[in-house]
Amino acid sequence: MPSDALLSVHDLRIAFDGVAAVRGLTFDVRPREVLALVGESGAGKSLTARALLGMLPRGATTSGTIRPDLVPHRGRRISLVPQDALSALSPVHPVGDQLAAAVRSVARVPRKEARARAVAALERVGIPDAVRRARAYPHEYSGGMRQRAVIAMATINEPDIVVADEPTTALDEAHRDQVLRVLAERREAVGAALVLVTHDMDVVRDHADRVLVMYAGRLTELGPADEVLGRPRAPYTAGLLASLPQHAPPGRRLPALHGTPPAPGTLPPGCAFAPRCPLATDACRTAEPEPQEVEGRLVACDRWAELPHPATRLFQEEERQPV
Ligand SMILES: Nc1ncnc2c1ncn2[C@@H]1O[C@H](COP(=O)(O)OP(=O)(O)OP(=O)(O)O)[C@@H](O)[C@H]1O
Repeated sequence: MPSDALLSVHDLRIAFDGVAAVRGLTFDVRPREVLALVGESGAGKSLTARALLGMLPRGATTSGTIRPDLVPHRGRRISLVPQDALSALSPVHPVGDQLAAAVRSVARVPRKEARARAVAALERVGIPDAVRRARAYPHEYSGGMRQRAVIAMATINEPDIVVADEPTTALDEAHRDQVLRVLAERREAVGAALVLVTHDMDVVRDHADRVLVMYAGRLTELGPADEVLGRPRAPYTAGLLASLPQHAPPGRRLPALHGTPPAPGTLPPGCAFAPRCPLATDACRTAEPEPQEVEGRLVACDRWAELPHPATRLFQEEERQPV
């Protein structure tokens, strides 16, 4: 593992009933970075994120290594901000009590002191009237407030790594930016790395240092976010970017990545993306490409040098015909 890695994942595989959902993923998490995991639904992002915390669903079998093992230190050195805040909070205890209990689970501090830290943590994530709110139950909070309380919980013990799994999916648009801002601010304040699962490329652009693009349980591209988004080297990354509205040239249809990813257990031979890839050749349909170093990043595509610039052109559709 690189000497500065907080966590190194090597050849991670996750399967259900012998069907592989994550297929040999290798990456590291570096101090204080924001590493975004992106890809369409079913790519294996959540499973990968949850594997870091030892929180995989029942029935999952795994192989590979994640070093060091932070699972025994969950809540202290590594913590989770889930999609749905309600799943992270107990409905039967006031929010302040839950935060205070989190403090006392790792440090021998008097109740009163833990309580004061809980209130301060709520204040820091912008919960108004925090003393009173600390006595309220999760169902008395709005969705945005609940998610901010979970961010307070995930950062109160100053972990090395926060894993956020689509932290704003359950929120309306108005609260999304606010929650992401609070998450970014808290992460910065406690000096944690953030592993951020998202399908939103705008979130990657605004918040990530590095991005790991996943497809069908594998690494497609991994590198600095501005470089990967600015000039993707894997056709799949280009397809994801091409589907963003801002890439629709005037008078042209929104370029699109057609089709859907294969479900685990129904993978085509060769590269799993080949059936949707305009650059695929017979060789691509025969052997699955391994990640290779390309200009300081990892790219699992043998055809990367054939990508046009801008790469989103690959998915451009013909001029819209008048009907
Ligand atoms: N509990 C489970 N039992 C069986 N298969 C599962 C289970 N959880 C996940 N999978 C399989 O693993 C695949 C990847 O799941 P994962 O939740 O990691 O995807 P994802 O990339 O996070 O997608 P999304 O953006 O929809 O959350 C799923 O498509 C599914 O086939």
